[in-house]
Amino acid sequence: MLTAYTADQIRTAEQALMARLPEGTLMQRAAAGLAARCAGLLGRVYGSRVVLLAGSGDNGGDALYAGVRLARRGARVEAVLAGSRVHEAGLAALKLAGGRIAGPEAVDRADLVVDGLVGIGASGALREPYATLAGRVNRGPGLVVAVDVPSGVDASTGRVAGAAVRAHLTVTMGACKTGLLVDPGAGHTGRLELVDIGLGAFLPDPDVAALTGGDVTDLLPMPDAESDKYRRGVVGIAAGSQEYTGAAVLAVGGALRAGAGMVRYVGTAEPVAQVRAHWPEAVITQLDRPSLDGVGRVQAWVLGPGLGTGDFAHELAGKVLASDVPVLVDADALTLVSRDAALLRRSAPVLITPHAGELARLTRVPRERVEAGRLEHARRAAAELGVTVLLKGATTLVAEEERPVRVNRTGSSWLATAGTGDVLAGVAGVLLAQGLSCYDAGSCAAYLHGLAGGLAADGAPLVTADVAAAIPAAIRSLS
Ligand SMILES: NC(=O)C1=CN([C@@H]2O[C@H](COP(=O)(O)OP(=O)(O)OC[C@H]3O[C@@H](n4cnc5c(N)ncnc54)[C@H](O)[C@@H]3O)[C@@H](O)[C@H]2O)[C@@H](O)CC1
Ligand SMILES: Nc1ncnc2c1ncn2[C@@H]1O[C@H](COP(=O)(O)OP(=O)(O)O)[C@@H](O)[C@H]1O
Ligand SMILES: [K+]
Repeated sequence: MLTAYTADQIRTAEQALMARLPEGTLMQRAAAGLAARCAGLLGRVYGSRVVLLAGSGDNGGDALYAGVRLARRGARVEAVLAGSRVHEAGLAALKLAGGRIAGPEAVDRADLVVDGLVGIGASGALREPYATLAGRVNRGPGLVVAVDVPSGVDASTGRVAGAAVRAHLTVTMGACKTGLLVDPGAGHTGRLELVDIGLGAFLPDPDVAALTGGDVTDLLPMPDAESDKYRRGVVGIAAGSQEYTGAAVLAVGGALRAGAGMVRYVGTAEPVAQVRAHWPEAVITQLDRPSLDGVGRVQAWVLGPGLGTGDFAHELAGKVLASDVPVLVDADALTLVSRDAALLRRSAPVLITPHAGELARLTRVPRERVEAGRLEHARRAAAELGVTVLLKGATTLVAEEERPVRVNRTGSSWLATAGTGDVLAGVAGVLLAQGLSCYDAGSCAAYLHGLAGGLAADGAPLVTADVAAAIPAAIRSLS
């Protein structure tokens, strides 16, 4: 599990650790790790042009001391002093090692820029001259290494309120910061590397966490000699309509590929014909009226992909949500519950799977505010609605009250194509039917779906059916 923390949590832990160590020890550990990562990225240090952007705090100190180490290995190091103050001891050490002070134009000729403008001490949008410098770095020719956090990204939330450095590599000190995992900050972070400065024992429970392949392996139910189709998880899928038949096919496909013991599909004539044609394995009930009579027992429901939002869909949603098993609420069903909040009043678990626009509609907040503050809005919706929220996006979040928000780090931008969310709903629905909690089912499904998306795309466009088809390969790749 990769765990991450807010700036306040990190600062408290650092203070506890610092109290036991001689002054300056942590900064030297940070600088040594940073210099080693910079050298690794450069390949050849000797003769390379390294530009340090030094802000007025300890983030600038880290950059200056890393510059000392690179200068000693033969790099031509220049420091742009951006703040009203500078870490004096760091600057003196850099000068002794042969480093020089330069103007902002040094950025335009750098092989590597070290962003030490601000770290966890930042507040609000970058002020000048930092904001202009960040833009210059992003346009410049050099590789960009962010110290601790890309400047302009809020370390605690991932918010980006104005200009912000876009790093190729972020070298973070002691423990990962929440803002490096959550968008839009995650999109500025590049590759992420952690320098161990001895903080581990002083860290509290994490603010957010990301599953690794090993975690998913441990959580994923696997069949054994005792298994039969009922114990492998029977998932009900209420999806599709005359207009949207494909959503039903994709959701059923996601569920079958993720290892359902049985998929019971319910829908009207048109999607039934399509599901039957694509998936002979599915057990199908054709509905002439919105009723679940005679459908048979399921252990969880997936409700909503392509379902429509008319009276028929509304009544069917009411029947599904009146059941006593976990329900995943997606797509059109999110529209239905945003119109009729009473639908969500049930005691069995609910996992909602909105994208930012759907969450905005559900919580009556403008979409831009959800996009800018994804963590806050996912958490708030989970608390206010009393459900587990899986907020889709480039980095999907799974929020549940009183638990660290799970952040998904697998995926591919090629997943941004119609219908991939329907596959995700099917995958998560099976995991719910197999007995995983909403929190684990949502985060494991997002992990597998992202992995499958990467395998299906392999650097080129995918069609959504490929994502479902790649789910078994994603599961196989875990072991
Ligand atoms: N405290 C410690 O033990 C350690 C700290 N480390 C480094 O120290 C950093 C934190 O250092 P500081 O607490 O000095 O804080 P920072 O260096 O992150 O920033 C503080 C400075 O930035 C200015 N500033 C804040 N917001 C700004 C904005 N929006 N625009 C422009 N200027 C702004 C402030 O006026 C202040 O001078 C960490 O991110 C990490 O890089 C590491 O060396 C590891 C050990
Ligand atoms: N830029 C992106 N990078 C990675 N994954 C993405 C990106 N955009 C969307 N996704 C993923 O693709 C899926 C899209 O789902 P959704 O928005 O419900 O679309 P649809 O309703 O067409 O199925 C989600 O799993 C989401 O996390
Ligand atoms: K920084």
